[in-house]
Amino acid sequence: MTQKLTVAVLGGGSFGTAIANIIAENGVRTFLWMRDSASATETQSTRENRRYLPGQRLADGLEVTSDLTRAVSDSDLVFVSIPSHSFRAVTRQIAPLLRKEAMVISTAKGIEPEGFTLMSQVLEQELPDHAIGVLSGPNFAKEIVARQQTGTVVASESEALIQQVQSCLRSETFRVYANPDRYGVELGGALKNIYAIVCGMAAALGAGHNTQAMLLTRSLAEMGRFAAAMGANPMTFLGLAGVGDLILTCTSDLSRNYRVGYALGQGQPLEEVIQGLGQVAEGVNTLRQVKQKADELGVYMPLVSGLFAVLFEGEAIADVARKLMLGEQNHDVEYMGAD
Ligand SMILES: NC(=O)c1ccc[n+]([C@@H]2O[C@H](COP(=O)([O-])OP(=O)(O)OC[C@H]3O[C@@H](n4cnc5c(N)ncnc54)[C@H](O)[C@@H]3O)[C@@H](O)[C@H]2O)c1
Ligand SMILES: O=P(O)(O)OC[C@H](O)CO
Repeated sequence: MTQKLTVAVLGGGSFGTAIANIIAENGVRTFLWMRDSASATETQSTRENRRYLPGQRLADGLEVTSDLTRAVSDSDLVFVSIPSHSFRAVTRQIAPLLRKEAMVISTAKGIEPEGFTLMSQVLEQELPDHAIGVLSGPNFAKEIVARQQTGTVVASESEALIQQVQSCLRSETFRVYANPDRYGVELGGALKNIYAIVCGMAAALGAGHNTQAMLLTRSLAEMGRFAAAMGANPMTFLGLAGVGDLILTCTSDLSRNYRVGYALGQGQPLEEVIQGLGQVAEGVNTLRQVKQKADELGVYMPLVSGLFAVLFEGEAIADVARKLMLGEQNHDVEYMGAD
């Protein structure tokens, strides 16, 4: 544990609050920044994030603030836990406030439409003089704060960043593995959200264990194919930030993306489902970006195409499922790279 570090976590949703809490529990000086001052004041005084993590008492040392300058200007490490739709805007706000040596880590699992940009690439563009990294893995915020034993991955080209992140986050219940493949770790975290929607939808339609196992495995094959076409290392997807996170989100209704799929499978319209969720489900936008990129690159992604047809082209789930099963026979092979 590092006593001398100062850390800021930006974004007072479920994940930002969960990781800020671990770091503060480790005795590190920690700020949690929320843009809404009433929520920040309430969370600071009640020691509870009532909207996102109700019932969880936050570490005494955690300072919750809506003052962005106070949160980041003294910080050695800054975690950006803002959904992808607003990630760049917040990154721009902090650029002039950061210490020269500050290192910045994304925890967001989404893709910006312009240029198929992952969030650490946004950091790279907006903060070119800072070391940057990614934190990703099978990590439900709710289970982290409930002290369920959890593993995650920090990925960066900077060894110093990896060590600082490990040292401020590691605890008896939170293990932080290092991986040098930032792009692969980040891509895995974004892609799995699409398949969580598919699996939630299948569950709503009564899918059994055979179907679930097939979907999970074929999802991983698609992810690997896409990774290879994007120049990433598909082997990274065999780790926590790939198959680990895929299993987690495709099998649990703690996942917002899975819940979106489940509600769609029950026949609710997409807009209604998203409005009712009240939290971010990155998979819907990621689906749009990945479908477009797969079409551009000519990557065979039947689950992505099928989900896109259901969500945005008005196809019935049963028709898509039938087509997926009958597929083209020349695709009925199973080895990485060939299928
Ligand atoms: N919840 C999890 O278990 C979990 C785990 C790992 C990663 N993630 C990823 O972390 C990111 C954040 O997820 P979350 O679960 O905390 O989301 P959330 O929906 O719980 O909260 C999002 C937070 O971001 C804030 N926000 C949105 N736009 C903002 C803006 N323009 N300026 C300032 N704040 C803004 C909201 O006010 C809210 O506090 C997502 O990309 C998600 O995929 C979530
Ligand atoms: O609730 P979801 O679907 O955004 O998933 C949360 C995390 O990404 C799980 O690792």
